[in-house]
Amino acid sequence: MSSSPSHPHRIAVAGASGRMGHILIESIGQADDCRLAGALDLPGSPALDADAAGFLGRESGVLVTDNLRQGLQNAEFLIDFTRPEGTLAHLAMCRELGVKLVVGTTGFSEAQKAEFAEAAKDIAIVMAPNMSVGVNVTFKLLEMAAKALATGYDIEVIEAHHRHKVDAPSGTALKMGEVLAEALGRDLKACAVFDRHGITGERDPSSIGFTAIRGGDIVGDHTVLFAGTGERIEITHKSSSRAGYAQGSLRAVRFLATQSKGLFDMFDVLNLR
Ligand SMILES: NC(=O)C1=CN([C@@H]2O[C@H](COP(=O)(O)OP(=O)(O)OC[C@H]3O[C@@H](n4cnc5c(N)ncnc54)[C@H](OP(=O)(O)O)[C@@H]3O)[C@@H](O)[C@H]2O)C=CC1
Ligand SMILES: O=C(O)C1=N[C@H](C(=O)O)C[C@H](O)C1
Repeated sequence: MSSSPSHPHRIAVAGASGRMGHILIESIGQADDCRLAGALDLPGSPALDADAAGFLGRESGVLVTDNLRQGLQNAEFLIDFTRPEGTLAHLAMCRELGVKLVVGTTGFSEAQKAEFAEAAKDIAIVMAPNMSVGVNVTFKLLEMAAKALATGYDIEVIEAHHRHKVDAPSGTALKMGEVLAEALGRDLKACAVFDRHGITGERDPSSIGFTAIRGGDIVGDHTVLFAGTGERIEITHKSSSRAGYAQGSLRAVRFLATQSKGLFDMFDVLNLR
């Protein structure tokens, strides 16, 4: 169904008291075509039973719950930025209830990722390690740069995030690695180097290295370095606010409103494929 201010997209948010949960609830409240329809958090969360928009000093009429079925009963969409085990529990309930899903959570294993492809036989899902327009355009720039710099340039992916981030390298850095490896005809699993210490030996020219920095309140910086002889090229994206991730998530909701099932990413949403 197409939305309008009188028939807005009804969206539940998982991880309602998290960093992304808060900016999502704020952004939904500001969007004419969206309405908060549910808010989920973990058992024991201090946010339970409180109004989901209470942290903004206003009322949404939606109480935070740890009961998935109850939290999703009025929702057409769930936006999930939590942890892999939480997202998979939400996925199962969304599949049962026919709720469409936007997944921003990172840190999934390959086996866990396969569960989304299976569920997408029944429901529509957008899953992406980075919802911002800028990062997704950066992926395209990387593809072009990697093809043009295929020989003679060593490739390193460097990312920096806040001290609370639990997974490394970031989902975005890993996706950058996949984009680079595919453009170069390499297998990322075989060429990725995540750790260097001690006597490492000289650099394998076919490797793609990853460095993860954690500190303070850095929202999310990603640089891909192409280091040649006598020159270096750096392609960098920096997020200075989480608002871009939230706006991208709402674009994903609007895209999902036009789909009945299938697994999509932000290239589909942004028409970048
Ligand atoms: N795709 C993208 O564009 C982006 C992705 N992310 C990813 O989103 C995820 C969340 O990031 P962020 O908001 O910073 O994290 P936070 O830790 O701030 O928030 C996570 C939220 O999820 C809840 N939660 C934790 N574990 C579970 C679980 N097992 N089941 C259900 N809920 C759970 C937390 O509850 P409690 O507080 O009670 O523990 C909290 O409300 C990360 O994987 C991050 O990498 C982040 C930004 C952008
Ligand atoms: O945890 C974060 O904060 C972020 N996580 C995502 C990732 O792992 O790539 C996206 C963004 O970098 C912020």
